[in-house]
Amino acid sequence: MRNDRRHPRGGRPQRGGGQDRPRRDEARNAAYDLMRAVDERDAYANLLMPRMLRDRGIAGRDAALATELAYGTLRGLGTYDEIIAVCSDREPYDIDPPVLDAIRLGAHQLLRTRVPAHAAVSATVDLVRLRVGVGPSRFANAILRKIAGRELADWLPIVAPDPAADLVGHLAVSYSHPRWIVAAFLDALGGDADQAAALLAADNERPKVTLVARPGRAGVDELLAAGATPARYSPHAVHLTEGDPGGIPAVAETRAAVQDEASQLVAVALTRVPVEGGDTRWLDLCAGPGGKAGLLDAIAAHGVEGGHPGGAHLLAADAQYHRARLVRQTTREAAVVNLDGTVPAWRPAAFDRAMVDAPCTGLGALRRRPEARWRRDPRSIPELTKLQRELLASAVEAVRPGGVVAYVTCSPHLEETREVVEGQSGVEVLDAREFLPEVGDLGDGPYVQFWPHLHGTDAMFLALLRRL
Ligand SMILES: C[S@@+](CC[C@H](N)C(=O)[O-])C[C@H]1O[C@@H](n2cnc3c(N)ncnc32)[C@H](O)[C@@H]1O
Repeated sequence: MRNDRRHPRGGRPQRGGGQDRPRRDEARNAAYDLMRAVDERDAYANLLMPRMLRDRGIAGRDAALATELAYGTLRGLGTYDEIIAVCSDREPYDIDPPVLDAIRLGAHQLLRTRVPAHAAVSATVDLVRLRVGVGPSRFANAILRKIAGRELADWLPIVAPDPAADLVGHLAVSYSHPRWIVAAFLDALGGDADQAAALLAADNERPKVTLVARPGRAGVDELLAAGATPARYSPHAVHLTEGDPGGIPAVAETRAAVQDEASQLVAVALTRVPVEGGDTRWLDLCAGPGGKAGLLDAIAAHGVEGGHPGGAHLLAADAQYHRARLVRQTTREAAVVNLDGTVPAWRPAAFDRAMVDAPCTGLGALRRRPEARWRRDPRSIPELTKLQRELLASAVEAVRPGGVVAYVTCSPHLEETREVVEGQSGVEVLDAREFLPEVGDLGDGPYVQFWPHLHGTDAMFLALLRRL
């Protein structure tokens, strides 16, 4: 790794080297290497970590510890950096990044785990000595000892702004999120600080693994028999509390899949809206990698008990070739095309129902990727909202009068949600809550906004529009 090249160990014997090292250090080294890969190579933590653990033969409790340390540190580093700044004569951005990452890892152990303070400090100092050098290890030692002097609850009033003076700053530091994301969440929650705090706290938890049983292909009962537990809302959902989803035959055979419950419900809601006349031609305009298309395709083909009778056919489109290919793997009956949905290849009014699951900031799924919140950029919003408007307009034109469009984002940001929908002409906005009667706490309507802290789902937005 670049870190090793920048700080060559020059053949110096490693203290306690190789096999004598306590097993826990394997976990810390893996967590540290993951953080460096995220920083240096823009690695995705949730993709790299399983591979790294497998390659190094780290399993069981060590694997769980490595994952918890790395993911927890990546999530919490906004808070930890504020504390490090108070304990250091340098600002975090002036600290050599490999040293800073190790100190963050130590801070996480001290402030949010049950690792005894002396072990957290000495293991981190050893890590810095071995991986960076003796001088930096002394620097890390001095900072970590100061951090260890207080509990997190005692640090927060010192480092977080007074909420009365700066609510956004207070929440941003206390719950380790960028300020602009906190501001966007507060706006979407009508300024409710308690709700925002609960949402930010939920973002810091790992989400449950949720599976979808694709109707006509797998049943919830089959998944329950394979060890899953019932989910809360979706008639097609179960939770998997342990084990590899790929080990379940229905998942391996793409009859079932990993899919958040809100992702299932927005697709289900689209299929529940009554339409007069023909109802056989469905469109998914932004289908890749195919989560919602997989469910829509199954409902279109087989129907669901008490819901849509089936007998419809899905056309699934995506602008990216490789994502369109993934849609082909998740669907059975659908036609899949690789095209730009803003330049449609069909005549107007060709469809009865359309799904627009638009590209967005993904602020509703931050809990899924520990580093995601630090990578998102508010400067992407104008370009995204322009594309969202174009895709929604294209979908509205694609359905016939009386047909229905679902506009969906995995973001609660008002510019990506309400403001896009409210700019669309030629439609009646339906009260989307009516089509999800099994779900509570959906707000004042007419839109549906799911929340991690209320529903245990991603913060997915749904608008249902009938073409006039
Ligand atoms: C939020 S993702 C869709 C997720 C998908 N519906 C699912 O449930 O798995 C947005 C998708 O829109 C696609 N996309 C972006 N611009 C597009 C365009 N102009 N036309 C069609 N698809 C587009 C992206 O490639 C991406 O796959």
